[in-house]
Amino acid sequence: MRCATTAAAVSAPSTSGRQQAHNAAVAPCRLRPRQQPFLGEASALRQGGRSSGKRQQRAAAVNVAEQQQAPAPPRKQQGGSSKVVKVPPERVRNFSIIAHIDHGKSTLADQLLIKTDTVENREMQAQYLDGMDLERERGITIKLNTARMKYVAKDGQTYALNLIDTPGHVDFSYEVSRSLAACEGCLLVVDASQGVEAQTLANVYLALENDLEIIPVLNKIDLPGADPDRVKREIEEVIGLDCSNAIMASAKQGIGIEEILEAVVERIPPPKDARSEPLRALIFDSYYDAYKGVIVQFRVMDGELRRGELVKFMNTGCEYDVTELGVLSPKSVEVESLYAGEVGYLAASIKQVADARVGDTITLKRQPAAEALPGYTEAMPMVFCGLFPTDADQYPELREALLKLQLNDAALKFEPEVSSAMGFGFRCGFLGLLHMEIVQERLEREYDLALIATAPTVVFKAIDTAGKEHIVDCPSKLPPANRLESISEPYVRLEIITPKDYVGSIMELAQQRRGEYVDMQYLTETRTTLVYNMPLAEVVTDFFDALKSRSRGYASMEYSLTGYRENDLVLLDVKINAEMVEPLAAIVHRDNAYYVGKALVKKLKELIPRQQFRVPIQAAIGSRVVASESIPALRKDVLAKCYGGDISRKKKLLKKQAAGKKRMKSLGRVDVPQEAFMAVLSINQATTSTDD
Ligand SMILES: Nc1nc2c(ncn2[C@@H]2O[C@H](COP(=O)(O)OP(=O)(O)OP(=O)(O)O)[C@@H](O)[C@H]2O)c(=O)[nH]1
Repeated sequence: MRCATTAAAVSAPSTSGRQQAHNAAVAPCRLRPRQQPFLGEASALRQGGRSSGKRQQRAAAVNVAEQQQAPAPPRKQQGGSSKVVKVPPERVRNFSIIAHIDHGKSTLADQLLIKTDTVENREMQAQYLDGMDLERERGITIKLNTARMKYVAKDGQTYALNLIDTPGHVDFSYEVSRSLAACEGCLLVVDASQGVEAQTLANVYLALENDLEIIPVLNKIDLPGADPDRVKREIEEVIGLDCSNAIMASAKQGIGIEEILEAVVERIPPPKDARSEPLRALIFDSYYDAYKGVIVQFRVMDGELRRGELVKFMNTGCEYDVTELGVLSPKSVEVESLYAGEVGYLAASIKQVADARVGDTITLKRQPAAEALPGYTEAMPMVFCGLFPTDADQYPELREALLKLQLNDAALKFEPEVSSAMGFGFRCGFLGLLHMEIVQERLEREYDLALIATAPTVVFKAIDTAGKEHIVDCPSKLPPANRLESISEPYVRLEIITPKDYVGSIMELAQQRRGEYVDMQYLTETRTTLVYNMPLAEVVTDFFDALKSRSRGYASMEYSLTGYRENDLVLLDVKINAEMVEPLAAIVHRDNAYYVGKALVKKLKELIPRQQFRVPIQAAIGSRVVASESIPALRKDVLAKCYGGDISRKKKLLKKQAAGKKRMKSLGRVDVPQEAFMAVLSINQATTSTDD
């Protein structure tokens, strides 16, 4: 039997739903146990999590009448000591830490902060820079984080080191590429027990594109399984990077930290001294602060910026007085000026979130630069889904929240969407399923919204009989069957790195997922790279999960879009109680439509609560029903077993029932729970394991 394949995976914000969506994330992401909730809770209070957000809003100093106030991301802590040291450009070093996920970037960043006395010991906690609650709970870095450190090197000179810690997961690679553009060098951290993985390669390519000096660091040498010599050879053979002066380190035990700092000073070039040129500063990140408006993080490329200056954002043309200028060390510390080569932030009572976009160039009004900097290539969303507020009145709040979140997440795209079943919402584009899940969770936590996410889908291209091309980022945008000529789907080049023992099993999986074999090469004696061309829709569902289970967690993968290809794809509609449920529709390959339909209706039968009447569920291609099930009518009520019982117990039962219904969306006469939107994901898993 072929495995079920579908263009649409589905998500819902329930706990199990999130977990499944996470499991289906498209690249390596091993979850670690939850960290101590210390900073999470503290920062929720400080920055206004769900409950304190409103309080902050009332206290907001900036008048943003037309906009909803929202808490700033937790990592931007206020205050801080006056540790910022002014040094000439030749003693500034800007560098990033890049690595495959979990190879120890954030732990190494912690050690650098400790060694340079940037963070006091009593304040220190694991993964210090991952200040966002979500990052701490999941143990992964989601956002780039910056920290300026003062370091007195062995040559007796004081240096200003600007560190940018980056995420490792492929869904957040846009953060990495922006970070690298602000640096002259990077530390390439490789786990000495695991070696080169898929994101190690991807990040090295990004660093090379940006012409960065790369310092290889072999981390986790304390582990019994560490084999630094083998990993060095691997880096040299696979990446072609000279490892004769690679640094042996254990971020956990603080080994090799001084050597790393010395290497940063010695090997990474200083920024070019362009202080005398007109100001050009590139915005690489920004966020919304309830008190100060938009806070912009930038790297000064040319010239000098002083507090109180009138600046102009070259792309939007907006002008603002700089009210606050500072650096993150990693707490915000105000400074009088920043010059070429330095990284910092500014506040200017910017009320409109659209005024200061990532990639824009800041210049001075009195002495403007002739040309803006090239900025960044736009992030291209891979996965789309509809986000709808459960309470229709929250639509304007959702719009404001998305605008503000977009400020802090430049890869997020959205446009309004109206659905007959779900009402008013937004069609949002993400870099992958993990990204989608994080955005949904941030919207719910940071902006106090309750949302429903519809089935995620990739972007198809359809040609109608008149020859017109339609971009289909939602199955409902497909032209009617009688006017449809063809459908094309996006393909990716998928590279898998795996120990050679699992090659057979992984090849089988790739074939089940419509993958076309391209190449296989031995990286070393024991490890292999496999290359496939595969439909993106197959990769973004649960492929990574299946890959991990077949390789016992040892394989890693990376993919890049290669183009579109016409395939025999069909629209699979779902009818519940004779009503078409648009958000459950999916575009699937014809060969798999029967299996997907059958498994989907079976799953929906399990998930949709029984009603007072019989509910038929059908999956159909056009008018042809490919699978059907029915939910028998409800016979018992929740109070039945409580006959003669205490009134408070009955109330409790009714309350429980009401709570269960709260997050359901009414579709016709049947309530469809959010879990139902996850159904297609679990179908892939179920059918794959049947195949196994
Ligand atoms: N034994 C050992 N464990 C380490 C070392 N460095 C990091 N770790 C552990 O490896 C895990 C991942 O570390 P992180 O620093 O969060 O890894 P990361 O690369 O920042 O992860 P992402 O930001 O999610 O990409 C944590 O459990 C660390 O405690 C080390 O030198 N030795």
